[in-house]
Amino acid sequence: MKITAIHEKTVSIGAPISNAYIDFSKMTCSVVALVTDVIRDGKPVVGYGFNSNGRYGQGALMRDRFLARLEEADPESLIDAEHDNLDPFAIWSTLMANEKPGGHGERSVAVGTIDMAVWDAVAKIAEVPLWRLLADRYRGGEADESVWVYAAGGYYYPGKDDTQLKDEMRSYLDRGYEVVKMKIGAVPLPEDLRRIEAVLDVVGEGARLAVDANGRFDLETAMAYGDALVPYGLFWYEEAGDPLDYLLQAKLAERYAGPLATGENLFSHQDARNLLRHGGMRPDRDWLQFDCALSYGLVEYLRTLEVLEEEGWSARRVVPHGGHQMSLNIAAGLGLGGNESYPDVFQPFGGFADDIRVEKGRVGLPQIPGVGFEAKSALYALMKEIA
Ligand SMILES: O=C([O-])CC(=O)C(=O)O
Ligand SMILES: [Mg+2]
Repeated sequence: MKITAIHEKTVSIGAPISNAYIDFSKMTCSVVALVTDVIRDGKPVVGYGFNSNGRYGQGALMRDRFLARLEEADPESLIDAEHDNLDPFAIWSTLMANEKPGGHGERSVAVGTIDMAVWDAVAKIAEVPLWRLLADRYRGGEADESVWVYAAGGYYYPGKDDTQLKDEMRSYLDRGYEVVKMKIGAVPLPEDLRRIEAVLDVVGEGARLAVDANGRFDLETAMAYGDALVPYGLFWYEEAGDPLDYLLQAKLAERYAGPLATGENLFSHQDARNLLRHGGMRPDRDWLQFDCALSYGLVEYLRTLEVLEEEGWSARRVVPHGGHQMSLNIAAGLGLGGNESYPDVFQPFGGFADDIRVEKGRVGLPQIPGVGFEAKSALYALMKEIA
């Protein structure tokens, strides 16, 4: 059993939308196809992966370092003899050979993308959905039959007014979501409060609305927003300040009584541990949003989940960023709290399998082997071309 080829391509996921920190007009993402010599249904098994929005395509890092290391490795060293399959942990160690600790930067995105393709291939070789494989290997066979999801959107874009924002949010409710998320922080506080109140008009109550500042605020602004937001009783207040400013997060948590969320820009189990040690996050109400596709993949995610347990956190407090099917599988297989969803943006990478409907804010999972990409036709068409 061996990997016979790995193809990668950078594709555009550009859109004329902005959060408080960046616009997505030139956003790209890497897609990887990992071809094996294992035959299932008369064809070689191919595993697919891509990176989450927010970081750009990783082709250069993959070509320069990571894919070369895999190609040079002895194929025998990448096999999991116990399961007669590829070994994601051995592959991860090969990818990360001669990489120093710390400074996780963009390499965690390159590795996370390849790791997704590896797990997709592993589940296809085992002929089970990835969520089932994870539940069997790590949770005594117990899998969640459905996963809570929320609809993320509410971006800023030129010409968008409150009517369009409200229409967008109403359409998420019409599609079965119960909680929606909108961006804040790109306009002055009074304007954001007006936008928030417009959305509350549609969703009915603060408990159905999360807001995301994308790390824009200094401490003073984070506090001013917090004071203004607290009466709404929002679902969560996300990434108020810089993702690595744990003191800001801790001071905000002392003052803001409602739920806070952060973690999408922490890319390793060490960074996650620092957040839990120093960021004042409260395990009884706050939310963690680490995204495997940005943070060295599922191999590293398993370490992050161990850190959580050591620090007294339940995996149910984790709702990953990224709105992709990989995290959906992890959520169902490993018992996370839910998953993000982008019903309209970042297509075809956002959203779920074609025949999966959101009902009362929850989605089921595809029953096909692997992550389920083949059940999302627009995405699979693009992936197949790369393979
Ligand atoms: O960068 C973005 O706009 C995406 C993001 O924060 C999220 O989905 O939470
Ligand atoms: Mg966010």
